[in-house]
Amino acid sequence: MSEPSPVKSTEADRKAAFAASCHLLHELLEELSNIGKSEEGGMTRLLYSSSWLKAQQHLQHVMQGKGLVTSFDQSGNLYALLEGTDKNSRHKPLFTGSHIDTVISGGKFDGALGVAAGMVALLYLNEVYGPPVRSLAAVSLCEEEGSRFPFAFWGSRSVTSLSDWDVAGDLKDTEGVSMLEAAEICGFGPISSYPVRPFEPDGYLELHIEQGAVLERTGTSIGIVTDIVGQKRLDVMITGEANHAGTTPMNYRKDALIGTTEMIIRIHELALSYGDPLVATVGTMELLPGAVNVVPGKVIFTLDIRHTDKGIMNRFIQEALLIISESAVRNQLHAEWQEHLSVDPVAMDERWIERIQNACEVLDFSYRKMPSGAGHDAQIFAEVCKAAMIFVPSQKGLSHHPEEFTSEEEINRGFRVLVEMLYQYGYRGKTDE
Ligand SMILES: NC(=O)NC(NC(N)=O)C(=O)[O-]
Ligand SMILES: [Zn+2]
Ligand SMILES: [Zn+2]
Repeated sequence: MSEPSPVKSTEADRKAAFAASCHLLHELLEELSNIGKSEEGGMTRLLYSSSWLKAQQHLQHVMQGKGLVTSFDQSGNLYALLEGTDKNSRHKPLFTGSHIDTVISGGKFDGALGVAAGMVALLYLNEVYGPPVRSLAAVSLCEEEGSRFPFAFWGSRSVTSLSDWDVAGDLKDTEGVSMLEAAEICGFGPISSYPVRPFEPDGYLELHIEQGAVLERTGTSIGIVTDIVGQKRLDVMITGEANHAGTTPMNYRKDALIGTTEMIIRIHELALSYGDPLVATVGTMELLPGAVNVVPGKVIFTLDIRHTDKGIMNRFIQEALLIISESAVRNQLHAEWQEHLSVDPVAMDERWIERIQNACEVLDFSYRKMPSGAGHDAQIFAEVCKAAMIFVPSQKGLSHHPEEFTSEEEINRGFRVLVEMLYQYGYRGKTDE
């Protein structure tokens, strides 16, 4: 396949266009950071909330205004398509993007960076080189975090046909609103006129902040993700007996919190004994009835467990559940649990890893290959197509935090690598065969 002749043919033209694209990228990130600003700092854009919808509509408006063809699917994933001259690739573009939802009081870059960078990259390529040979689609995935409904990766799972409304529609948020109801309020869902999925991914490429401190501490600009950890999330419910805090002597009690505390300490020690990269976190806890003068009768907590090796992760979970059962019996409590997320560890595509590495070398950007301890949409796509990720440094390793920060220079480097990868795929007709 011959290389198309550039629309902007001089190096100086291309440089100027790239600088303008970086400017647009930072502008878009700034605009997104003003959508869903929370009082506690940072931003909150939970799936199918008004701020979430506003962000998706804003992106659609900007991309349409700049000439990209946009569309939504039933789940609320937004696509901006740069159609290739090869007709066969029109329904099977290479996807690039990330997620538009955030955690509560999240930062400016988690998800938003990959979404904005993907869209601006397509605009840049179109301006400089004209239409590609193979189609490219920037995607703003509706949900990754699982912060409103107990169903992380809904956006990527629905695009890849790994899930659907029958599985996810009835799940409820903490207010009792179902995912289907919430989607319909925003104009999505199976009764909307949007397609289930307009495209199938030929591959998936995601630019994301590292969310850890390795790149910063090692003075490295680009992280090339090799593997993404597997993850399990459980809700654990411990039941004892609520009773009067003044009239129930200590040894008459069935205090659900005391047994829970013992479990958590023992699970923490077990995690330490496994060593890196095993991590186990109790991130939320609810005490019921929750009053100063009542012995806690019930405790509900979440457990998040991750490892790059599925076998080790599963062994740890079995041991953790044994601890929960034993501690419950010893403390005269009843224990129940429910798993609400289970994703396997996955490897990123080796050929893409190699190409990203080559691009870093040519561009003279420092890089390192590294696993991701955070979950990403790329791990869902990896189940159906080739997937790869490019990381940029996170200042102080902070993420899921209002002070999440990456400098413009570091973002521009990541964006440069992303653009190069999309160019190689779309314009040079490089194939994996
Ligand atoms: N990149 C992320 O912050 N991902 C988070 N969300 C999911 N769904 O994994 C996480 O690691 O908990
Ligand atoms: Zn996140
Ligand atoms: Zn993210």
